[in-house]
Order: sequence, then structure tokens, then C-alpha cells
Amino acid sequence: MKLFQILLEAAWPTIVAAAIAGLLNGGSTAALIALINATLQKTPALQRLLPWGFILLGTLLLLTHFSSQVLLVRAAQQAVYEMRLLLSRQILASPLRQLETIGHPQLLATLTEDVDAVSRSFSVLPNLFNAIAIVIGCLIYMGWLSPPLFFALVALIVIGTGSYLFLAGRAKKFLEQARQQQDHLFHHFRTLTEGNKELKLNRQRRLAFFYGELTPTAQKTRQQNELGYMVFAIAASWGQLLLFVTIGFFLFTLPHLLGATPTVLSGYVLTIIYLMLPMQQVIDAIPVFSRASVALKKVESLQLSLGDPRQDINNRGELPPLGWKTLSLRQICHQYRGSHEDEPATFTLGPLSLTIEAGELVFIVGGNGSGKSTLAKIITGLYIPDQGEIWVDDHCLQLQDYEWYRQHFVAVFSDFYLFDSLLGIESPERLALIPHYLEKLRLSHKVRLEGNRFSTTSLSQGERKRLALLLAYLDDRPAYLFDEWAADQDPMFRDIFYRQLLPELKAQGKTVFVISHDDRYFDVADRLIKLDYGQLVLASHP
Ligand SMILES: Nc1ncnc2c1ncn2[C@@H]1O[C@H](COP(=O)(O)OP(=O)(O)OP(=O)(O)O)[C@@H](O)[C@H]1O
Repeated sequence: MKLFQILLEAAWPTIVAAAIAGLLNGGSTAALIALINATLQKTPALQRLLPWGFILLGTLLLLTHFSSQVLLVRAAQQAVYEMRLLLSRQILASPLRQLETIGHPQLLATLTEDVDAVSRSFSVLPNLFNAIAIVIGCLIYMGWLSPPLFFALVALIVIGTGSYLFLAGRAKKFLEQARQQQDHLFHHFRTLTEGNKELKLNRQRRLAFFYGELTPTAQKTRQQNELGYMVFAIAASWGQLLLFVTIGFFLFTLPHLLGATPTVLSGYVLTIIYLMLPMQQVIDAIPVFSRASVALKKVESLQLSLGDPRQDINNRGELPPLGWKTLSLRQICHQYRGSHEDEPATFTLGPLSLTIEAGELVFIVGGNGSGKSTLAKIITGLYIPDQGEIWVDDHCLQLQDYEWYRQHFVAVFSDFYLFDSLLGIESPERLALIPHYLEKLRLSHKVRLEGNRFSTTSLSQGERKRLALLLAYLDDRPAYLFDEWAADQDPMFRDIFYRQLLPELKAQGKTVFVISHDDRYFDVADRLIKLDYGQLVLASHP
């Protein structure tokens, strides 16, 4: 539970302060019960002091309850905030391949469901803490009232807790299975939102998807959750039954066996009745904690690395200046496997070797599925090759160099994400170029800059790609990569891209990689790299 540890570490001073307030609260509650019991028993020596004691303890109880609640709410919110940022940081820092293997639905389920489950556990923490403090305070009071009765009570508590925890363990198994189903559910939600057009157009597919996939998964999730929470409910009822049995014992049986006085007896019954609410709060909190522990286990099973300094998104300050003259891939190999490491490779790129000079305009060509995009991800440092080395001039890239290396590139992949704002672009000189680029890319009649946002990104696919190209221009890196960028452009703009924009970038000294199927324009390239089934079959001038 390293994550839980990190969350607790982030909020520990507040939690300690809240625990102290909670303990004081528990103590004052127990003292108040003792005082009420003494008043009811009309203990003569204490009669004059009792009203003052009542006011004092009541005030202390209110103050400690309020402060422990406020402090724990703060701690809970702090922990949730830390978890959100930690997960986002981890996702930003994790290798692309790992994120691809985990998949969008699971990442989304974790960012929403799991964070929510943990956050709920932190928000019941205030009540739980208070309840535990009250239970401890009351137990101390009862121990002081009568040690033999106290031990009898402890025995009953041990039996009750043991049987409850046994049942809670069963319930947790169901919650784990339900959480497993939730990943599938998120997968279906993705189909629902991203495949909506196709589902609308095809009735059979829509019905098959809805009744054959979405409904059964939602049903399974419901059933497992229902079973889990039902077992918790059984356990809670069992806990309540034990509580009544305990009160019955103390009222009717134990006093005769152990010879308790009426003061002791009323003290016990009063305390046990008073304890029913905090006990209930403890019992109610356990399902919430079980769900949170399932969530934490799930987050940890993703194995997003925690605290690896090489993957820290903030380590930019240490980067040496960008630039290289020669880039060499030496005996590079990359394999895709199924979800398990021991499964055979479904695709192998390489081993291949390649040297590229800075300022070259390189076309990467080949049939569908030949490995062009995979090679592009290796060249840009998004994938770390399984075997082989990447040399930048006379330096062989090590794991810790990749962050620096990636900063050389700006890429527009075929599944690019279009940012609607100028994130990270602050230089006034570059910002001043935006109207010029909007004009150049024939977007000025559609898109304006409003503050640091584009007025719209609701554009045609070809226009969206032009806007992505504009952002790439503004990034102004030494190397550019375009993955089938021209595929969505009209013939005129396609021509402009190949005949004007690419040569311009080259003239600026940029190294440009272009994945292309447009063989009409292969003559523009300085070099053609052709792939076939993951193997390099040509690396020459066209
Ligand atoms: N994330 C992935 N996980 C598993 N296999 C993948 C993944 N991405 C690609 N592949 C497989 O690797 C092979 C090469 O894919 P890649 O996208 O590199 O080809 P490509 O040459 O760019 O194809 P296209 O011209 O169709 O875009 C394909 O057969 C594909 O099934």
C-alpha cells in the first residue's frame, strides 16, 4: 500500500492534530457519560460540582468534535488532491508503451472510479476517527467501573469483530470482481461515445452492442456490487444483533453471575446504548474502506512507477542544450506482445540500423502495418527499443537521456491530439507569428486567437491537421515528424505541403521525417526509408 503511505505522509500533521482532538473528544464523551451516571445515581459528594462539570465537558466535547472534524476534512481533501496529482504525474511520466498496454478504459476507470473510492474513504475518516475515540473512551470508563464486566465485554467484542471481519473479507472479494468488471464497462462507454455514429447507422450492431455487451457487463457489475454490499449488510446486522445480545447480557445475566452494583450496571447499559451510534459509524465505514482498498490495489496493479527520478516530469531544469548532427539507430528491435509478457510477439520491427544527418528530409514508406508508425515512435523516443541502441552524435542514449532526447521533436501523428490553447508557447516572437501561420495554412477565415486559445477546434479533419501543424511550427524544434499528415488534405494543399512547406522546413535546417503513401511526391525526399513487415528493405535516395 505504497500509495496509501504517500497519501498519509502528505497529510500526516493534520491527521495527528485531528487524532489528538478526536482522542480528547472521546475522553470528554466518556467523562460526560460518567458524570450523567453519577448525577442519576445522586452521588452526594459530587452534587454541587456536577452542573459545572456538565457545562465544561459539554463545551470540551463540542470544541474537540468540531476541530477534529474540520482537521480531518482538510486531511481528506489534501489526500485526494495528492492522489489526483500523483496519478496524473505518473501517467505523464510513464512510458507510452506501458500506457498503451494498460489502455484508455482502465486509465479512465482509475482516474474516476478509484480516485472517487479512495476520496470517499478519506471523507468518512473524520466520523470514523471520532467514533473510535469515543469507543476507546467509553471502554476505559467501563474498565474503570468494573474490570470483570469489562473483560466479558471485550470477549464479546472480539467475537463480534472476528465474525464481522470474516464476512467483510467475503464481501471484499465481490467488490474486487465488480471493480474488474468496471474496466470492461469503461471500455463499452468508450465504444458508446467514440463509436456513436457507427452505432446509430447500424441497428443490428447497436442492439448487439447494447444487449450483448454493455448490458451483461453492467449487470455483472451490479450483481457483484450488490452481493458485496449485501454481505456487508448481513455483517452489519450481525454486529447489531451482537450489540443487543451484549446489552441483554449486561441487563439480565452478567450482573447475577458477577455481582455488579446498580451504579455499575446503569453505567454499563447507558454507555453501551451511547456506543451504538459510534459503533454503527465504524461498521458503516468498513465497506467504504474495503472499496478503497480494492481501488488502491487496482491502482498499484497498473504499476505506474512511483517516485522514479528519471521519469519525473519536473526534471527539465537539468536538460543540456538541444541539438545533434547525426542520429544513428543501431540494431534496433521492437516487439508488440499480447497483454502478457510471455505471449509470443504479434509484430517485430527490426533489427534495423539507420543513420540520419541533421537537416535531412526523410520519407518513411511501406505498406499498411509495415511498422512505419512504430519506427516513428522509436525515432522520436516515445518507445524505448527492446534491443539495440540510439546514438546521438557520439553519445549512446541511456534511459535517463530520453526526456532530453524527446524534446528535439515535434510530431503530428495520424491519431494526433489537437490542443485548443497555446500550452507552453510563451515567447512573444513566436506568438507574433500566429496570424502569419493562420494565413499560410489557410485557416485565418475560420480560426482566431482569443487570449491564448483558438476560437474553435470544431473543424474538418484536414483543417484540424493544419492547426496541429501551426502548433508544430510554433514549437520550433530541431526535428519534425509527420505521420500521413497529407492524407486528409485536398490535392491543392497536399501539393503545398510537399512542394512548399516541407522544403521550407528543410531550408531552415530542420530534420524532417514524413510517413507517406503519396508516391507522387517521393522525389521531394533526400532519403527514402522503406519498410516491409517490420524489416528495412530500402534506405536510399529515391
Ligand atoms: N499499440 C500496439 N499494440 C500492439 N500491436 C500494435 C500496436 N500498434 C501497432 N501494432 C501492430 O504493429 C504493426 C505495425 O503497426 P504500425 O502502426 O507501425 O504500421 P504502419 O506501417 O504505420 O501502418 P499504416 O500504414 O496502416 O499506418 C501492425 O501490424 C499492428 O497490428
